[in-house]
Amino acid sequence: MSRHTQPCCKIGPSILCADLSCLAEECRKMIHSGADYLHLDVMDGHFVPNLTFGHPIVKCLRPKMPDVYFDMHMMVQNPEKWVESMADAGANQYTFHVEACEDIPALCRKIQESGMRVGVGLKPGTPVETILPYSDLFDVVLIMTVEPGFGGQSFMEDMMSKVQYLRTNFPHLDIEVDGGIGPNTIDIVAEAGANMIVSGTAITGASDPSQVIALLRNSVENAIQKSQLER
Ligand SMILES: O=C(CO)[C@@H](O)[C@H](O)COP(=O)(O)O
Ligand SMILES: [Fe+2]
Repeated sequence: MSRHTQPCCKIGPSILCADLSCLAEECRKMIHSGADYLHLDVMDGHFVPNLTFGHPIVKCLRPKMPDVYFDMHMMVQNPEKWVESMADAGANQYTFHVEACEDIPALCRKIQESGMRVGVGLKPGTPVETILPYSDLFDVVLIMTVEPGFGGQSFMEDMMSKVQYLRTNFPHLDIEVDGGIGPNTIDIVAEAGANMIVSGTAITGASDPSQVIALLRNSVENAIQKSQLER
């Protein structure tokens, strides 16, 4: 994935609610079901009231799937602390939350210098204007459509104004959405202009994940095609 090219549809399952005792198997299942990348949720028990895993797990996972794109969703305080470890573990994208960061441009540069794509995440209460001064420094904006911390929550439709604003003003930006996205909500995020779709329970809890991934992709690709025709 290159910086600010025409965005295409990418579906990234979150494995947060999968069976983490067989993580590699669950990840492989997602890729074999048609996923474009894996969204790995890192939680530290401080930035969010939940705990998951860190770079040692990512490092173990990497050799088992050398070509898979790992999108690290860093729901942690002091996100600058883990950049080198995550790069060393084999992460491809490092998405930090601006609410947890004191120096956004410095952290963006640090991530880029370590060879990862730069993602900036916004909690539902954080206005999109917060990141506008740094638009040259990031590759992806992650719009949270739930309060970060847990899978299986309800989608917040009022976050779509942020997605619409970004798509209008940054037509070539990768816009990622995360939280409560599945067959019932995908058309709304696709219409708004998101192109990187994180979906957790809707995919990992489905009897046929490939069917759900195909449905999500279909909705986003149709919306992209429609918007191109309208230009
Ligand atoms: O970052 C988070 C939650 O904080 C997400 O990645 C969720 O894990 C997505 O799960 P669903 O809302 O799709 O079930
Ligand atoms: Fe996430």
